[in-house]
Amino acid sequence: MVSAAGLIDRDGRLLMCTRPAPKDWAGMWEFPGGKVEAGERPADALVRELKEELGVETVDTCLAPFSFSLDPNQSLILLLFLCRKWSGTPTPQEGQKIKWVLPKDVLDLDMPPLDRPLAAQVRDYLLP
Ligand SMILES: Nc1nc2c([nH]c(=O)n2[C@H]2C[C@H](O)[C@@H](COP(=O)(O)OP(=O)(O)OP(=O)(O)O)O2)c(=O)[nH]1
Repeated sequence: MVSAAGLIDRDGRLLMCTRPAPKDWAGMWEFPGGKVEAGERPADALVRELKEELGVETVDTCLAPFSFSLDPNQSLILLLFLCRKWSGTPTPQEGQKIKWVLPKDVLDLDMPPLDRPLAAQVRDYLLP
């Protein structure tokens, strides 16, 4: 299971990150996050990953469950939370690129297959 975050800034933009090499889907744009470790709660995993990957701090009550995506074997579950409150400025900690993207532009990015339906849902949710 993987937890990921749609970080939304005050202008309604989404933070997207590239996957660094040599990870799978390297160079593609994803939601920040990572694998949930054994015994870890999904929201706690995401709080940990956001600190490790971007140097931002948040708490589980600021992570709103939004949607999920499954691979064809249903062996990977990608949980997407939305988050509007954190402290610190997102800064790449693992060599990834980051950018703030307007919802209308998010599907223009090259992203892993599980992310596309989630990105479409977030776009539709955020667009006026
Ligand atoms: N974090 C994240 N992973 C995603 C997304 N979309 C997607 O298919 N994945 C997949 C890629 C990986 O197979 C898995 C998560 O792996 P990861 O490499 O980000 O997790 P991690 O940081 O805990 O990995 P690790 O290097 O410690 O093993 O989920 C996404 O938007 N965000």
